[in-house]
Amino acid sequence: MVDYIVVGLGLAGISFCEVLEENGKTFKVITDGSQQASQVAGGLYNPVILKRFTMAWKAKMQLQGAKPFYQKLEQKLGVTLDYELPVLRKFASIEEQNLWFEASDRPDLDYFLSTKIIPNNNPSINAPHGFGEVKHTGRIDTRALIRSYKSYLKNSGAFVEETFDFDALSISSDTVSYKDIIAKKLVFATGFGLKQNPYFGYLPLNGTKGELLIIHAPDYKENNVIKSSVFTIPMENDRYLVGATYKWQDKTNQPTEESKNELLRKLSTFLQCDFEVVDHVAGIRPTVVDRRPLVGRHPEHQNLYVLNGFGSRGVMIGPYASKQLFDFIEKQSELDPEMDIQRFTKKYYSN
Ligand SMILES: Cc1cc2nc3c(=O)[nH]c(=O)nc-3n(C[C@H](O)[C@H](O)[C@H](O)COP(=O)(O)OP(=O)(O)OC[C@H]3O[C@@H](n4cnc5c(N)ncnc54)[C@H](O)[C@@H]3O)c2cc1C
Repeated sequence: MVDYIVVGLGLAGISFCEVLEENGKTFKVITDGSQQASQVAGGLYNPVILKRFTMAWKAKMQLQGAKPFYQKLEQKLGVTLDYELPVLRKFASIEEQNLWFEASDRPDLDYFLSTKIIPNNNPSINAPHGFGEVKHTGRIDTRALIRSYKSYLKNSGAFVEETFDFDALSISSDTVSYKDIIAKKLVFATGFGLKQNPYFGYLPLNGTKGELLIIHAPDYKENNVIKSSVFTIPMENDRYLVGATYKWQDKTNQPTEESKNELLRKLSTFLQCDFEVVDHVAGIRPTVVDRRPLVGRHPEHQNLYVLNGFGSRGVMIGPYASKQLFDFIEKQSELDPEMDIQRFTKKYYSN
């Protein structure tokens, strides 16, 4: 008998496992490779929406919790995960510079937006109007995180690699059993895989496909994240992530020629040096109709829970939403109503 079964090992599953461990709870994780959002993510943590120069939802508070969360994981797993990198937002015009200055005066944004215009001194970039700098930002190496976390769980005997078989689940009033595992509670953290879930499939998860390129560009020599029509994010060995696309129809994890061309076209508007594409990846972001996470207890089954809907900000939302869910289950705290799935209970009964 364990306290929890956690289904899914992306950013949601990992952050929930961490809260469980911190609180001395036992658990088993069941996961497959059917969804890959966390695996392919750019991993950026940036609280500012750079299209409109506004703060993302509760982002400052989430970031304050996320930083120590990933630092602790680095120590526990013995890997580097957090690469602190400023984001330089390329200005398209003088008007945009002015909008930036206005924004940098607003509460909260003033902590993140530098009031200096950074002139471009990289000959590989075309940016005549310079950049605005976002501070306290960076990148989590999500691929390294998943790889290390998997082997950590394997070593502790808590890892089961398989597609969750709903026919093998039975639910009673105070336990759930799945094959030979008996647990007090079960949390589904399956990203876009939630669509196939007979218990939580009623939730309005849309899914937005994203694709990224990895390029090798030895002459680029850029240590900051550059945000123009696409991001370039520095990695090791002169490689950079370039992304991402947003597509609402295609729900597969297959990279497409169309998105590759779109990314290359956008990249060519500011990158002026030679480069080679060395990889191309795709995944489905678990996006929700009202752009808020999906967290909470099943309307009828008291021991089934969901942790999902992190959209395009899983790195920052994961630690926050996981702690909220744990405190809700174990300490009877109220869930943040904006992410509580109770807002869709009517939908469950009308289905
Ligand atoms: C191209 C791209 C770029 C992104 N860039 C960023 C970024 O820079 N910063 C940021 O914060 N976020 C970014 N995101 C968003 C981020 O990736 C997501 O918010 C986050 O990864 C969602 O995590 P998750 O654990 O909910 O889902 P997932 O990562 O999809 O994980 C779900 C897990 O559940 C497993 N699973 C699903 N169904 C089953 C089943 N039936 N049985 C067993 N296992 C199952 C899956 O295989 C997977 O392991 C990006 C996403 C994409 C696609």
